[in-house]
Amino acid sequence: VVNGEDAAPYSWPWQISLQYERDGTFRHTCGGTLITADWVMTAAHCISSTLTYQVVLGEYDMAVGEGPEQHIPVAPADIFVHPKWQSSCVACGNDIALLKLQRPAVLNSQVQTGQLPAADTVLPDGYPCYLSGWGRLATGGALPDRLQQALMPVVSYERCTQPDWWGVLAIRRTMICAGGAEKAGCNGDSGGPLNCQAADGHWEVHGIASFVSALGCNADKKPTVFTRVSAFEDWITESTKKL
Ligand SMILES: CC(C)C[C@H](NC(=O)C(F)(F)F)C(=O)N[N@@+](C)(CC(=O)Nc1ccc(C(C)C)cc1)Cc1ccccc1
Repeated sequence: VVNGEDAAPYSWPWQISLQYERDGTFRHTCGGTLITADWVMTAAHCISSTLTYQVVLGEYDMAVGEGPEQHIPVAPADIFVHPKWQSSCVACGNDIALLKLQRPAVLNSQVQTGQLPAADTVLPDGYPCYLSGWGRLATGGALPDRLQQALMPVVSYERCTQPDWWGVLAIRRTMICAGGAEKAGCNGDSGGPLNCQAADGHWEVHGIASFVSALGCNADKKPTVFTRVSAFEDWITESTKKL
């Protein structure tokens, strides 16, 4: 997260760290959201069929074993990438994947499920949301130890598809743009949640961090682009109920 701040510990208790194994140790690669005790939602582009993954819940400072962490493996057969995802066409959208945990997470004050919005909800321009994640603190910059967050207002489809913004070829109605030239997601935030507070005060996960400009994470008129969760509720429900 570029130009964010340390989140309060465990203030986004549905935030997970997706980690893959290399040389005998697991490394953070993406964020994600716990949506039921045994299902995690992340970005399809985070998944490589050749890697072994685990999900870490109850994480805050990656450099310190603080106690609430739960490390749960994910079997390759339990990873479901959206059938319409094309890694050769990020602009086509469908950057969403579901992972079934090998055992259910223990839910407590540091580990909670995130709520999904009502199907087809589209937030208005300027609606205040927060991105959370352990991605780079600047383009090509360092990775943080502690979970970061940044207030990133929604940018409407009409504004985000302007030719000097992302334009109509990069943005679909199944995406959400949010943030601006100052605050942005960056490598490592992929798959993580865009957290937006409903009128009655509860939080909902409206987006899954998908892409930023290759010219720089926080580039002018290139807000961070998220998969719009409310456009995939049927697939999520059918996938998590079926199994
Ligand atoms: C599959 C990619 C798109 C996922 C990756 N996503 C992220 O970093 C995220 F924002 F989600 F945290 C990304 O944007 N990767 N980049 C490599 C940029 C990238 O690939 N961006 C991009 C943008 C648009 C498109 C399509 C829509 C034209 C494809 C790729 C990050 C980057 C940013 C600045 C400097 C160096 C690297």
